[in-house]
Amino acid sequence: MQSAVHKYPPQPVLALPDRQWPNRQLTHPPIWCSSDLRDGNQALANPMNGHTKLRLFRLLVAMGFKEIEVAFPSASQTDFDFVRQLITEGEVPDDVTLMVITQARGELIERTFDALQGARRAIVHLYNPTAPLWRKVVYGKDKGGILDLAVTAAQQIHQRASRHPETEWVFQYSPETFSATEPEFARDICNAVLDIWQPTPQHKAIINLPATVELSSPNVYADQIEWMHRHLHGRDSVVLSVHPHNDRGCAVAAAELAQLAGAERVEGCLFGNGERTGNVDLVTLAMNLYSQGIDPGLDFSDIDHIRDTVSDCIQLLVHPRHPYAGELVYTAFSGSHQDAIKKGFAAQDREGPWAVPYLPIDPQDVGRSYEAVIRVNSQSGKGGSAWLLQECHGLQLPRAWQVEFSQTVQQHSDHSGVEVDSHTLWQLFQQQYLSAGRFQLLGSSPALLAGAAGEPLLQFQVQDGEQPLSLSAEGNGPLDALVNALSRHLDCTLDILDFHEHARSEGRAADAVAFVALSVDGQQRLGASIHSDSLQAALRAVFSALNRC
Ligand SMILES: CC(=O)SCCNC(=O)CCNC(=O)[C@H](O)C(C)(C)COP(=O)(O)OP(=O)(O)OC[C@H]1O[C@@H](n2cnc3c(N)ncnc32)[C@H](O)[C@@H]1OP(=O)(O)O
Ligand SMILES: CC(C)C(=O)C(=O)O
Repeated sequence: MQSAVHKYPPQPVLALPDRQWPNRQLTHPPIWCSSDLRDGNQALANPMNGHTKLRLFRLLVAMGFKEIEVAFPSASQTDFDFVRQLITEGEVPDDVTLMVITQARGELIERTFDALQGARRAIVHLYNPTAPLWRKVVYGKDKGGILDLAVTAAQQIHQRASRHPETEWVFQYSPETFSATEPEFARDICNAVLDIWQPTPQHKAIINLPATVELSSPNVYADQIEWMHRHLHGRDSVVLSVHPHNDRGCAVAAAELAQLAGAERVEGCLFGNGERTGNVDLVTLAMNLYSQGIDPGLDFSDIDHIRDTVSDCIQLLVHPRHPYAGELVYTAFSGSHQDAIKKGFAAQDREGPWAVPYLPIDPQDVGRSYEAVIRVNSQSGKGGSAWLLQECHGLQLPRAWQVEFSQTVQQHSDHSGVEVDSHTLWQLFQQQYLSAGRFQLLGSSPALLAGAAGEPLLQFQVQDGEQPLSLSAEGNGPLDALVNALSRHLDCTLDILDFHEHARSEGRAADAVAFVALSVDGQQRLGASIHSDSLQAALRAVFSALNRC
């Protein structure tokens, strides 16, 4: 195949050698503007109906958005009616401002104002493309013609708004295709619009600078924003806003650098819905701030609900690996990650800063449980199965048991080729340590008899294969006595090498779990047992080990 790369000239780069943004840090959230119901909606094969739009609007309000672009009222009756519904049915809380968009066309502007009648406060968003390609190919106009288009529409908006002083009007202008526009022309057209609107520091206008199509790396966009930030008329009367798209996959970075460069407001959509590769993803942007200790002012405490509602409304899935919200983003399958996460959870100071390896935020902050943090397959190590047994079954496997049991799990998952869920893990554990074998403890004497050496003498009722036996032996405790009795019966050397016991977990406090490492003629055997009585659990763990010879 012959390369067609010559078709793509590089984008021009703005010279800004004294740029300030690289030395800055984000310290506070931007003003968020959700465009889910407009830019997100216009990108759907089946645009939302009024009912679905209302559902999404309510979600956005509940999340804490204060500026919501709700419609392109002149585009369709559905959009027009939706704006009317929000206003007439009192759906808009006092601290939330509706925004609607219009092209720079007289009849569309009229219709837009009709839709907004009776609004308490509204942002009227005017846009027209400004880049050379659009000027030439789409409009057949020179710079002067495009400037006239914007100025005429800005005047009409100003006049129409002045007829309705009952509404608090905010004007927004977007030089669509800004990032592909010569900076001087972008500056001139924005300043011409501002000169008509005459905003003040008390009553600002919004200048929104879109990367309508993302054409270059985020640093180039940041330079463009910083340049405009320096060159706008009456900067303190302007809210500088950005609207990045994600064609190169860098919209989040572009929005972040643009804020360093002077942007105070960001427009985007939840989970990055929008034209082509989407708008900037407001969830990622906001959660990026959160993960740096900056409150984004948006509520993500039930991120799955947000994801599922959005998915349902726009009929698009959110990828399982989507930052912060994907089904799998707090889950580790791989052994070394699981090991580190497990240790991290154990070391995490409840009051201290979050410091769990591989987990940039605490999943519980977004309403996720710890259960799904670790899942087990053939890529997993001992920490993974140990974690699941602990979380789902209340077992705290000591290290040697973790090592041994993980081999069983590894063999199983290698063979099955699929994930091992906690139920299967539990079955494997039962098969390995808890299932019946040659030896079984039927009972032990509760009364301690004095032996010849003055040590307590214990009696045990034992099943050895088909044969029931009564064994007795002295020992410095019940375990020692049992091992002595079994050594004598089997004529071999038995020693307890290691012993652990714990209550199973809070909810099942009655159950004790015992782990015994037994040396059988010098060979180590690991056993485990669960019983409501802790002594019985310990004694049965010896039989579990013996049965594994
Ligand atoms: C980057 C963005 O997201 S911008 C927002 C884009 N969103 C949408 O387009 C969704 C809603 N839009 C619509 O439903 C339709 O475009 C409508 C109803 C608003 C208008 O429909 P139509 O009148 O049929 O016009 P159409 O959409 O084909 O627009 C093309 C005409 O509008 C002009 N136009 C397009 N955008 C603008 C603008 N912002 N300002 C002024 N004129 C514009 C074009 O130059 C063209 O003019 P021409 O007919 O003289 O060649
Ligand atoms: C109208 C503008 C803000 C827009 O949606 C874009 O350029 O993508």
